[in-house]
Amino acid sequence: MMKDIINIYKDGEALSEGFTKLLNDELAQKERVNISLSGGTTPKTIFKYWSEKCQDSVDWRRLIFYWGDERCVLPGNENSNYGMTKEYLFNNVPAISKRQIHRIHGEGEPDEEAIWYSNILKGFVPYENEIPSFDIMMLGLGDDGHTVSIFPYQIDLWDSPENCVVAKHPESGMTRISLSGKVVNNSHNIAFLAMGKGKAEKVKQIIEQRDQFFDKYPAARVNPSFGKLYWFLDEEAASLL
Ligand SMILES: O=C1O[C@H](COP(=O)(O)O)[C@@H](O)[C@H](O)[C@H]1O
Repeated sequence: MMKDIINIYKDGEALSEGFTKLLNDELAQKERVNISLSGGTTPKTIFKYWSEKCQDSVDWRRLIFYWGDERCVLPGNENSNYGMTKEYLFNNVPAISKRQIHRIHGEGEPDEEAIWYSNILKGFVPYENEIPSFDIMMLGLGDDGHTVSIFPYQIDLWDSPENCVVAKHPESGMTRISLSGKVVNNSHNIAFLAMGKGKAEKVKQIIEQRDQFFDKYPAARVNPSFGKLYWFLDEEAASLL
């Protein structure tokens, strides 16, 4: 049975420090580390921390960056996950070069882009079990139980045979491109990152009653095929555990 590794921190800075340790542990073991980034509020805190505190304590040149999901907007749009990462991380860490960044083109035609990104994964990310396998998969947890860009009302996309799928946000109708569940679950280290009271109920339901919510929340389907599942939580997000 899967055993979650739960880390609880007093605030965003301590959480960022804890996650950086996981990153550095992977860098200590591997020549290159393929990391899939997420969008959302907690990664923003981590990217800011990396820019301000980790210029010299992480070997940035050995990281290759990908995304778990992207919103179908221009890269300069305020909703772009790539745009957020550029603003909070890439613009501030000169050691990261363009060659290390494989972004999802939110400005592209979504169906074509999903196929194109799947081919990017085929070309650059090592395969295990005939599926791309990331060293680190950063995951956000939406207040509605979504993760990557697979939302509860489209939960069947999680089981797509494709590496990448096209999804839609239930309220805004914004088109998204997302990794599918088989790619998420095929990672070596999967890390849910969540901060704030708004996440507390879903954190509790997913950690303590995952099976009951399997049909309801895509986040409850995160279940590593062979890797480890970490939670990086602040005290508020962990307050109901
Ligand atoms: O829509 C998204 O939201 C989730 C969670 O974001 P948060 O702001 O509620 O923490 C994120 O994982 C995903 O990448 C993003 O596109």
